[in-house]
Amino acid sequence: MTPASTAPSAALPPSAASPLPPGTAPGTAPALLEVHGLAKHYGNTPVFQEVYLSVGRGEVVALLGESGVGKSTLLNCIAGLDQADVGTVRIAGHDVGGLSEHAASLLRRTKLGFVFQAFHVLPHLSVADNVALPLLLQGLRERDEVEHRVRAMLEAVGLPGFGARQPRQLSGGQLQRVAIARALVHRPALILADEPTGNLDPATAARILDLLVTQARAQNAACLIVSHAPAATERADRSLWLTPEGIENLAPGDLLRHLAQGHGGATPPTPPTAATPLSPPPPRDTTADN
Ligand SMILES: Nc1ncnc2c1ncn2[C@@H]1O[C@H](COP(=O)(O)OP(=O)(O)OP(=O)(O)O)[C@@H](O)[C@H]1O
Repeated sequence: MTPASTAPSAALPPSAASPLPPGTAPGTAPALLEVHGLAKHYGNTPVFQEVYLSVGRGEVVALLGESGVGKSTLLNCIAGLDQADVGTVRIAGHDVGGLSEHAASLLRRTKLGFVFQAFHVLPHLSVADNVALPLLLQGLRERDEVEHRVRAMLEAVGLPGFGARQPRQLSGGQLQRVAIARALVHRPALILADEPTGNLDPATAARILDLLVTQARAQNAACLIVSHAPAATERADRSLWLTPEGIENLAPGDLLRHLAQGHGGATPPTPPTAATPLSPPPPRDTTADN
């Protein structure tokens, strides 16, 4: 990303002698995702600055932070869907900001998988056709091969035999399984997940996070998950906390402290009292794991 003339000066890179900046993957091999000195304003309003972040192949990193601090904006900047003011994003060695529109789109189609809170499963396509989309966009035309990979992916996410179903026939957890299958079917190098469990009940959310993390590791993909769910930090290799000033490494005790202060957009669980009786459990879809 090229520094804009009106933007603040680029953040100085950490000196070679200094310890690794917070957010950096351990190890000496180049990380799959490298974010270097990223800063973003909307108009005159700064969102974040001095973001250094890296994620290695096969590594799962959880990204947390207060509501409105810029987590989704950061994911969009990483994916090249939004433009940072200064700093660079490298994915598998490619400088995302230096790519043409066409090359950036190709990089997204081949190297990236996205999972969103609202699923974004296309309602007029069958489950199988939704999952096949990334393969078709990559130009895979061999029908048997597409069907084989879609079937294998649906089995991997716990939805064998669901290919002919329509999205309206699925529960929220099942829709997110379809979205995960679609995000992974083309074996992306980097998976970006933005609040993937935000619309799910806690038990389903935990199962979906398990699935996403397990599948990402099975494919040796780098995985960056924005999530307020403590379950995400429990499953991640590292957790990071985004602030307007940059990124901090987050230890488990730090998360509890942030939540206790009311930060992070998540509500710590409240024990039931006489005034807040337990509600009955939601009806469960017994036809398939949700
Ligand atoms: N296109 C835009 N134009 C102007 N301001 C924007 C735009 N998109 C986001 N913002 C602002 O940028 C800030 C960061 O938004 P963002 O959605 O990235 O935060 P977030 O940390 O993901 O929030 P949440 O956890 O609530 O989803 C917010 O103050 C938001 O209002």
